[in-house]
Amino acid sequence: MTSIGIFGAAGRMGRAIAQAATEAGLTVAGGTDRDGSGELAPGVAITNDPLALAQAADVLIDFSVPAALAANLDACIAANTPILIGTTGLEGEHHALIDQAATRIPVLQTGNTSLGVNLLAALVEKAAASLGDDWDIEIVEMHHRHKVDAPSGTALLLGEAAAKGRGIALAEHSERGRDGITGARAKGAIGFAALRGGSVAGDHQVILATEGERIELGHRAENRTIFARGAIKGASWLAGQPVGRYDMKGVLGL
Ligand SMILES: NC(=O)C1=CN([C@@H]2O[C@H](COP(=O)(O)OP(=O)(O)OC[C@H]3O[C@@H](n4cnc5c(N)ncnc54)[C@H](OP(=O)(O)O)[C@@H]3O)[C@@H](O)[C@H]2O)C=CC1
Ligand SMILES: O=C(O)C1=N[C@H](C(=O)O)C[C@H](O)C1
Repeated sequence: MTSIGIFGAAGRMGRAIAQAATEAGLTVAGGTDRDGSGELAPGVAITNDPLALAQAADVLIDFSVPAALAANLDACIAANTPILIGTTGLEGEHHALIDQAATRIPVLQTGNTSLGVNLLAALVEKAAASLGDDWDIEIVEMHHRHKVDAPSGTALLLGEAAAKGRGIALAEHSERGRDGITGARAKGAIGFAALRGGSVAGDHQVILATEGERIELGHRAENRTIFARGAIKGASWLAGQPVGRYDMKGVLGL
């Protein structure tokens, strides 16, 4: 039976993942948190020792904070344990660390573990590939009031899909946080807008707009269970993969 370890175990997602693992019949080896105290379930300890957890589990799931990523990756490399990373707010330096780790162990990184969002990304890629750059692409997301990063990891994932479809680099064409006299929209830009409020689990909309018509493709998460179940499915799949970097497409057969 696969044994799962959870980095960020006491958080909203950490607890949802522990529950989904138990429902799927998997063992939860334990978890880490910033403080490293308490229990995830009766007899399942939360510590602040990523190496001990990586040694105790068959596969790790990280839904914590970007600042914890380097130590979590080091622990997984030292223990030779695969890791699924769902933490968002990652910068270029974090992706470089993930690329390095993926030369030593299996690593799956994704801004969204749900089937629906990953299918949406495939649809967005297809739409962007089919339409010229006289179609403006805008990505709007809304999340709960506690979310600390923007744009969401999912919005960036969808932006990457749109850029791939269009054959461009997202970093060179993204427009974030318009305010004041911004000037007219740059042709070929991919725009992002982030809303925060209440308890929204995760809403994403990709708008493709041209003169006289627009297409809207979207996804609404009604709760965190879809992310937690997707993380369990992804981690179970990853435990059987060779060294390398993966996303959810292989897991979901997309
Ligand atoms: N990929 C996906 O499908 C999804 C990704 N996410 C992402 O997952 C992440 C977590 O989200 P959520 O659970 O809502 O956030 P929470 O703030 O509820 O949980 C994050 C947890 O990480 C803990 N933490 C902080 N520092 C460390 C550390 N050094 N080691 C281990 N744990 C640490 C925090 O502890 P403390 O509170 O004490 O600081 C907290 O318990 C976010 O980046 C979010 O965007 C969320 C949903 C789906
Ligand atoms: O912080 C969240 O809650 C979520 N984060 C992920 C993101 O940044 O896209 C995934 C999901 O939308 C929920």
